[in-house]
Amino acid sequence: MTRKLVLLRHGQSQWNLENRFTGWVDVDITDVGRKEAVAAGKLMRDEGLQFDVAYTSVLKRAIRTNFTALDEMDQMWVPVYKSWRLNERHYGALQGLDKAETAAKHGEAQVKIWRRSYDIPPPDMASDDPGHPKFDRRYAALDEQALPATESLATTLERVLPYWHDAIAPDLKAGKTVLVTAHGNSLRALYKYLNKVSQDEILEINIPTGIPLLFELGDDLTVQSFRYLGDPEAAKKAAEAVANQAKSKA
Ligand SMILES: O=C(O)[C@@H](CO)OP(=O)(O)O
Repeated sequence: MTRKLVLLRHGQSQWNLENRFTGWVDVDITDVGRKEAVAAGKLMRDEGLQFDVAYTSVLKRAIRTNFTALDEMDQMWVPVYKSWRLNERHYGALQGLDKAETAAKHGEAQVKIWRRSYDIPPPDMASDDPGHPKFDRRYAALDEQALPATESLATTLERVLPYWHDAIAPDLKAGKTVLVTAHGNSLRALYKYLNKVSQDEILEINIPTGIPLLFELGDDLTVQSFRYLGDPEAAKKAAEAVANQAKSKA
């Protein structure tokens, strides 16, 4: 039996628009982002997808995108589970900074390492920074040690994977069709795991906003196929635009 999984990155957020590092900051989607979420819902509806369950993060850009896409599909009744484990990668001290200005200051090569290397995290957020997750009520039930002050893709994958194994994979194995609406880097982590992408190759993988990525999986959840819904050229161009966000304008 073929199982279906869709990975959907949230629609354009206010800080995507402003080209700022976002991470765990709870920024909403823009009007363009809402339109992208509606368009994602249309693509999934046209594909005939009937979800049994949806998963998202505890950040409103993903929550609203998930809700909007399911609304467009007339599948708002689908159970939705939220977990901090699907949050964006924590961007440490870079959160809030302009990506192009950061590249002008530290060099594009350094910023590419912070953005896309597998295991080199950006500098830590200060522990007394009011934006630190330990001061945020939504994480109050978690052990403070589990709360990151920065994350690499590797440590993001380490916290995404237990949720994959405990919640998402069992649903897929039970034959459910699953939607995961999350973030550029938490989805890159899942993409790396599912497609067994090497640490070097993952550097060049970028996930565009609001374009559903449909995986067909075998019984043991090995990937049989995967593709972006809609125009493949549009998805390719949108992924390239993400890669270019941290080009210095200087
Ligand atoms: O700012 C962020 O949190 C992410 C996703 O928007 O950015 P990047 O693509 O630079 O990793």
